[in-house]
Amino acid sequence: MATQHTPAQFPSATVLGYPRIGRRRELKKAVEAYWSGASSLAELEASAEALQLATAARLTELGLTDEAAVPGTFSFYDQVLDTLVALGAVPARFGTLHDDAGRLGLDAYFTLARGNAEQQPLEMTKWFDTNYHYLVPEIGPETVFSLSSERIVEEFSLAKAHGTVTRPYLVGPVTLLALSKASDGAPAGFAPLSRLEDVLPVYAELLGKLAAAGAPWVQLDEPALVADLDLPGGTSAAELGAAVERAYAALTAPAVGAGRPAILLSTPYGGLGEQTAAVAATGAEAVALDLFKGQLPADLAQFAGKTVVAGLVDGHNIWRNDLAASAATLDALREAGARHGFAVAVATSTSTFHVPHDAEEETQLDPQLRSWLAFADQKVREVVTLAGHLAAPGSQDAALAESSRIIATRAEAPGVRRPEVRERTAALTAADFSRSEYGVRAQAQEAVLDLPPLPTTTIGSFPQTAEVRSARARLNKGAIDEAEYERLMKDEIARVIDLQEELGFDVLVHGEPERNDMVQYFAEHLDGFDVTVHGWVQSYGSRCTRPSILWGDVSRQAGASILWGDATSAAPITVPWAAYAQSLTEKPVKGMLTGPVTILAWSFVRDDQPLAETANQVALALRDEIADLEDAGIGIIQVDEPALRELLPLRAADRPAYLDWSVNAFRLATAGAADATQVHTHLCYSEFGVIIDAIDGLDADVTSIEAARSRMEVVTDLEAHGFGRGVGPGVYDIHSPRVPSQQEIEELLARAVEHVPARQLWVNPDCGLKTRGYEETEASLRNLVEAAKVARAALADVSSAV
Ligand code: MET
Ligand SMILES: [Zn+2]
Repeated sequence: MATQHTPAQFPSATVLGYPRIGRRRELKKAVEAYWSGASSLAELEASAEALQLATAARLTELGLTDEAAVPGTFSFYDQVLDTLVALGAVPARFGTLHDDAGRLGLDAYFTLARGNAEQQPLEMTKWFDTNYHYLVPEIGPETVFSLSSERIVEEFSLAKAHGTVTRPYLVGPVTLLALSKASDGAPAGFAPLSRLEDVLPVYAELLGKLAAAGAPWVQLDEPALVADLDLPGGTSAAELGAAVERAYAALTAPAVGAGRPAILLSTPYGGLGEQTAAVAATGAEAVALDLFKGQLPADLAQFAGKTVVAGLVDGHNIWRNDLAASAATLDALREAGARHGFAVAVATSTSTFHVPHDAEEETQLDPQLRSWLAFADQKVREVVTLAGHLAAPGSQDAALAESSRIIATRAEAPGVRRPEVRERTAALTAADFSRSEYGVRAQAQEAVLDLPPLPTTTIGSFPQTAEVRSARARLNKGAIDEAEYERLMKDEIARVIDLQEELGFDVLVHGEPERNDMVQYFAEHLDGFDVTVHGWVQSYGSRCTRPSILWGDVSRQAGASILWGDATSAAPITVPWAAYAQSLTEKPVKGMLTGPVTILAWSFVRDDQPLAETANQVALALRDEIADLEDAGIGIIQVDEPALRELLPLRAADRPAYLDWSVNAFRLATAGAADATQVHTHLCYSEFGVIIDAIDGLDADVTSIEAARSRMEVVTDLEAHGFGRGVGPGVYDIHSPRVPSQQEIEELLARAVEHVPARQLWVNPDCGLKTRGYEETEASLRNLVEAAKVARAALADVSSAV
């Protein structure tokens, strides 16, 4: 008998990850109870264990029965944080978080995620092209790597003791470092990836422990390989490829079984492109390819000796898989595998934690719509069916045919393709996307608006008080009627208007109390959308969102379901609230809409037509709303596009086309506005340089952006670019309860004035105030208005001295 240990076969069907927040958000509740002191660490651990075991049982029940088919993707907060804590890579600024035994416990873990009295938490950034945010490791020459948590080994052993052999998950070493930023103390130009050789021994040690605990497989996730990233230290794509080679040469050196588990190298979120060869050349026993977004590599011979895990079922959106098409790809792969000597297995393209648990729970949805959906549990069944086909062609033909039949019903179903919507988009001409020249508009606006220099405003939402949220909950439960709800919201609007008058703002807002969420609110008032009841997905940490489903042609609803709706014609959505607010004040009230790109980015969007087409439909609905706002006497309208950057494709080659349609959709929404109507937009992220041309292309009269946290860095980008229209770089970081002092805001404004002509500048916070409390908000806004007055006086002195 051969003494060499051959790796266990890769499971025939798997998912790359599964939602970890729980079907009823059990983890959110458990973690938040612990944070608030309402429960003990032991109680939190017990809830987490119960959740892990329930997940393993559920996945097994759904058909992931092979050894290592159930992914070990539980996390208390974030998978990047899990990996970084295992490696012990605590930034020096936190001091000592390790205990005497050199371990990082859960409290240390949460400190990194949430900060403490002295230290800001690790920064949060979007995970690839998703709406999930991970915590950014800070790596420098000083970072010490040492195995500091064996939680993933313990999680493996827990599941094993209860009968499930899972496949533990780690963010791979190349991706971990590629997504890191240089620590505060690192020299200029430092590349975190230069520490690769120092993290590998810790990964190797951890893999050794997993093997010793009996894990046949481990999953190392390397999505950095599918993106053209702008890496710190100027690391090139070629260097990334070389890093993969070095990393996996080291990690696969020990014998499988004795020194390490077999390795699944997963590459979700897109095609590998030029990194395909580097991945194929590694000694990883299995490679997961995203075949939903990416193409089947032309040269399959390079995978000889491995298992190719075909990521055919989309982990990132909610539509039922075209099983017949996937089966055809599997047939081609099976044939190639026989020729070239590789095995084939089936998986989702990405982890399924981007989608909710179970479409079958959405019993309020139209059954036909529900039949088109596949949430995480349905996706598990899909991969199992496809694996059945792979093993025995023909055995799943009934299921394949059923999937084709159901998908075909989408094209014909009422509401999916509506002639009146399609005629409008088909008739669009270039003129529909352009307003008059900015100079002409600026003059017309000046004539009606009469604003001081450095006008003050906010981004839209005011704190959502417990009373406001409870009013909405009571309306939904039927405990109060719409008239009562309307009265409560109007009270809140009146309070917000009074407060802004008292503080001395120049352009007021109504405060958005009626909006549960800036996208869902519109989804609830547009045809073509539905909302879910249990469809929560993790956004970051314990925060979840419930994306709406955009399945059909979009237009404003006839007879809006709540308030002021007239039952026959397409009803305005925001006009009554804005008009009411305007009736209370002489100052201009800014109307507030969410832009087409953001509505798409934060919803699950139909996949049966190009995004550009869908975006234009949403844009036309917003255009109608803007016309109604103008008719109601609203002279300033803000169209928020905070997600413009988020949908930017991972591959540079795909970016121009995206920027073209996304910018055009915004222009289509806003170009119907009269010259004298001032159009604002709001974006909230600070890496502004990346898409500044696109922001310029939006052609908004005023753009507000996040700038406080980066201490106004963005004004140099604006200056370099020669940005010529109004701009409000934020002077108040609303992500923390901290109250910025008047002096600090004065300093930020002084810095802004040095780089951007004062006549273009606006004074505003970084973003909406929805998540803040009233007390800190009032104090901060007071300082903001007073600082603007001082800055204004300074400008007047300069001009009178000239
Ligand atoms: C995430 S951007 C938020 C913009 C919105 N108008 C608000 O103030 O809340
Ligand atoms: Zn914002």
